[in-house]
Amino acid sequence: MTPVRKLVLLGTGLIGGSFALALKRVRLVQHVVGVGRNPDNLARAIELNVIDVATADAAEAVVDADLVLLATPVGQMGALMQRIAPHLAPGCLVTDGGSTKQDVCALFRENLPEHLAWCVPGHPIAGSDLSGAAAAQYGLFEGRRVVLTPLAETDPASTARIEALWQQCGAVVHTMQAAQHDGVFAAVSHMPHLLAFAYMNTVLARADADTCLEFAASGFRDFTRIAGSHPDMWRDIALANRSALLQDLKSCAAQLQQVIALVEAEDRDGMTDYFAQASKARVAWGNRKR
Ligand SMILES: NC(=O)c1ccc[n+]([C@@H]2O[C@H](COP(=O)([O-])OP(=O)(O)OC[C@H]3O[C@@H](n4cnc5c(N)ncnc54)[C@H](O)[C@@H]3O)[C@@H](O)[C@H]2O)c1
Ligand SMILES: O=C(O)C(=O)C[C@]1(C(=O)O)C=C[C@@H](O)C=C1
Repeated sequence: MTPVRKLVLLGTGLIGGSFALALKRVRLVQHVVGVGRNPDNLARAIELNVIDVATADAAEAVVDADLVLLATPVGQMGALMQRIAPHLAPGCLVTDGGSTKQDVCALFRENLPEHLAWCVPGHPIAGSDLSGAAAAQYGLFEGRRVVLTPLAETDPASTARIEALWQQCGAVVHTMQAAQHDGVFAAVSHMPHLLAFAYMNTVLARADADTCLEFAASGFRDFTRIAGSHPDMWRDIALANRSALLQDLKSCAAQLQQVIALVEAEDRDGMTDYFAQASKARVAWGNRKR
């Protein structure tokens, strides 16, 4: 497979950095330029060999690039696309790792209308609550899924090239419509993050919050790990996937009302049935994933 000559990361954090490391490991990239706004983060990225060169200037960085990965919070991507548009060589592939896809597809159309044949929107379904270049890991995408949502204008050869690169990072690639993607990930990624933030704030609102946190153990840890995720990233996701997310949050509020009613009524059988349905489905999911 032909290596990438010059990869530019627009956003040098967990996702961009892990993509660069994975391609470096299989010797499929010759030169990695990291673009960012935080000099300490970029210096750390060079130190950790995540990138070879750092700059704050996205436009200068993409000159002569053959692959650009947008890996900032999704709310930053439009301005970055606009900035790089005049400087992209024809044929330079532009992809992204954003967690929402309808908004990013619209941004590609709006900002890179002459370049769409080489634009491949994507989303690696792997990550963590950590952020920044220091959080980048070699094996992050190993055995994980990546969803691509190519545009009608995307050249199938561009999609095939991005798919092959993700496969070389160890990922299993799926293709989906952007609207379906956003619906699915509202339910299984975006909603649980917002619930974790809400739950955490519920505990913090108690007068004895410090004591609660002092005694919190593994149940709390498992439920709240993702509440430590980056607030800017999740604000942008909530705004971008607002309508699907609101639908799911409202269904969840209805479920909570149902739990409240069962507890208020001391409905033993109702509770057992309600909890058993969830427990059975969660155990089956865990077994399938093992
Ligand atoms: N964290 C996850 O679990 C995860 C998983 C899959 C996809 N994603 C998506 O990947 C993208 C990146 O997330 P991450 O976890 O790598 O975040 P991160 O915070 O680790 O990295 C993002 C980097 O972008 C930089 N940045 C922000 N605005 C910028 C701008 N205008 N110009 C240049 N650099 C800028 C930040 O300083 C930071 O270093 C997001 O769109 C997110 O939705 C995240
Ligand atoms: O492991 C985590 O901390 C994650 O939140 C990863 C996770 C997810 O919800 O599964 C978060 C956002 C992404 O867009 C993809 C993956």
